[in-house]
Amino acid sequence: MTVNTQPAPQRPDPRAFGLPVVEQADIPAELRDLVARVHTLIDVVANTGADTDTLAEAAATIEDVTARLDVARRQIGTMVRRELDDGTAEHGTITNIVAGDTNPAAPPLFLQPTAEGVRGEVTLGTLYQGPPGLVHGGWIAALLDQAVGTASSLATSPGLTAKLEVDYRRPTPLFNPLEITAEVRRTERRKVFVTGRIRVNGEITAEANAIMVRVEIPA
Ligand SMILES: CCCCCCCC/C=C\CCCCCCCC(=O)SCCNC(=O)CCNC(=O)[C@H](O)C(C)(C)COP(=O)(O)OP(=O)(O)OC[C@H]1O[C@@H](n2cnc3c(N)ncnc32)[C@H](O)[C@@H]1OP(=O)(O)O
Repeated sequence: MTVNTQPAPQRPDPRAFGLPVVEQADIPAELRDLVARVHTLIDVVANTGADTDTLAEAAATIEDVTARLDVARRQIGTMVRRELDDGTAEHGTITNIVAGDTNPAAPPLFLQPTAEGVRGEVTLGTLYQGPPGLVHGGWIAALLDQAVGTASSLATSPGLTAKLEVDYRRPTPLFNPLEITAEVRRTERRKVFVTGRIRVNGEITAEANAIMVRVEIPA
């Protein structure tokens, strides 16, 4: 594996771009609990067969709760700083649809650095269903995009996905632990070539080859 063939530029501080940063440890336990409960709620709503009275009552309750929570919204682009297992740290958007700490729609996928790149595990239910019993192909791409983006960011510096090519090799099942890995293959100026994989029981179900383009940090 060839990484960092050029010196990695300084990790940017999101605050220099006007983005607020929240420490992961400072996210209140009450908010984490709420996010987890709403995640379960979304799943239950998506699958409920409750009677119409119960549905109407639940809708009114949720309308009320929504109004009470819809105060003091966070600035768009708010970042969270996470301490990683190897003692380093990363920044991610706090509502990131794949990994955001406060996003109840996120699975969420938490990735950690490894000797090769990054690795994480997630099990998806029917919220992420495409074909019957299978993960939606767009969500497979989303998981891989997050993995290649994080691997690239940690090995070099943050960037945007310029290209993401996904090979869907086997159906990716719901309700099975998915192992997601990504590793940087090489870098060329601002381009970072990254491979990502999803495995189920050790078998590759999807594989991505991506080009991340590192964001230019103004001097
Ligand atoms: C703000 C700072 C704060 C930092 C905070 C940390 C951030 C978070 C960190 C970590 C989390 C990681 C988790 C995230 C994961 C999810 C990632 C996503 O979903 S990203 C959203 C989807 N992607 C887009 O919306 C991109 C849209 N495209 C663009 O904006 C531009 O096209 C961009 C930036 C990719 C390149 O534009 P140019 O103007 O900067 O640069 P040019 O000169 O065009 O390209 C640079 C090199 O890349 C090649 N290139 C560009 N596009 C290519 C392509 N499609 N295929 C092949 N090569 C391409 C070019 O040929 C050039 O190569 P040559 O160096 O000259 O050899």
